[in-house]
Amino acid sequence: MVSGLFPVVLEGAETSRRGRVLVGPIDLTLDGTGICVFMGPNGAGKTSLLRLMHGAARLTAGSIRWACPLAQARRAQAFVFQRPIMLRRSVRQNIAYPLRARGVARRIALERAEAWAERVGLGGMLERQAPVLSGGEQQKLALARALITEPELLFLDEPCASLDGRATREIEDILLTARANGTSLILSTHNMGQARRLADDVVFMLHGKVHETGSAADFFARTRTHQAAAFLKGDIVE
Ligand SMILES: Nc1ncnc2c1ncn2[C@@H]1O[C@H](COP(=O)(O)OP(=O)(O)OP(=O)(O)O)[C@@H](O)[C@H]1O
Repeated sequence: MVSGLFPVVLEGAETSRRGRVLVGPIDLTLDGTGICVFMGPNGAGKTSLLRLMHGAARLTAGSIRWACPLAQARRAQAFVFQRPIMLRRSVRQNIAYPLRARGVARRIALERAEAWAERVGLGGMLERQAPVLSGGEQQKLALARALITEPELLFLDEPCASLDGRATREIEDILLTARANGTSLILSTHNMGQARRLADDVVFMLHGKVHETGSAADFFARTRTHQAAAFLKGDIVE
C-alpha cells in the first residue's frame, strides 16, 4: 500500500551531540514499501538514524522531508524500542494506553486492547502486571501497543535482541502480518537471518553513514562494497 508519508527524503541529514556527529550526513530516499532493514556493525548509527527519522533525536543539519506535513507524519508513526518501557499496570491497560492518551473512550480503548492482546498471543494475560512479563512477552506487548494506533509506519530498534528463537519467530510473524496489512516498517537488526527473512530493502550503515542501499534481493545476491560483503560473511568490519 502506498501511504501518505512516503517518499521520505533525507538530504544531508545529521544529528550531533555535544559537537560530535552521531549519524550523518545522510542522503536517502525511502518509498515505504514493506520492510526496510537497517544493518551494520555496532555503533554504525542504526539507532541514531531511526531516532532522527522519528524526531526523537534532533536534526542538527540537513533536512528530512515526508510527503505530508510533519505533524501529520509524526501522528502516523510509532516506535518500538529495544527494551520497551512497561507501565506498572496490567497488560490490558498498557496496550490501551496510547488510545487513552489520544482521548479514546475507556471502554472502547480497553476493548481494542483486548483484541490486540489476542492477536499478539497475550490474550490469556490481560490482567497480569506488565513488568513481570518475560522479555518476549514484553516485546509482544510493545508491538500491540504500537500497532493499536494503526500507524502507517512503525520503527523498530532491534526488536528481537536477546530473545530466543521461538519468541523471535512470533515477533517476526506479527511484523509480517503488519506488513501484509499495509503498514510500512523500518527496523534495525544485527541478526543477518532476520534481515534475510524480513527485508524488502536494505540500508547498510557504517561509521554513521549509509554505505550501501538497495533491494534485499540485490543486496544479498551481490553486495557492491567489500565492507558489506565482509559483514554478510560474518567477518569483523571496522
Ligand atoms: N546519547 C548518546 N550520546 C553520545 N553518543 C551517542 C549517543 N547515542 C549514540 N551515541 C554514539 O553514536 C554512535 C552511533 O550509535 P548508534 O547506537 O546509533 O549505533 P548502532 O548502529 O545502533 O549501534 P548498536 O548496533 O551497537 O546499537 C556511536 O558511536 C554511539 O556511541
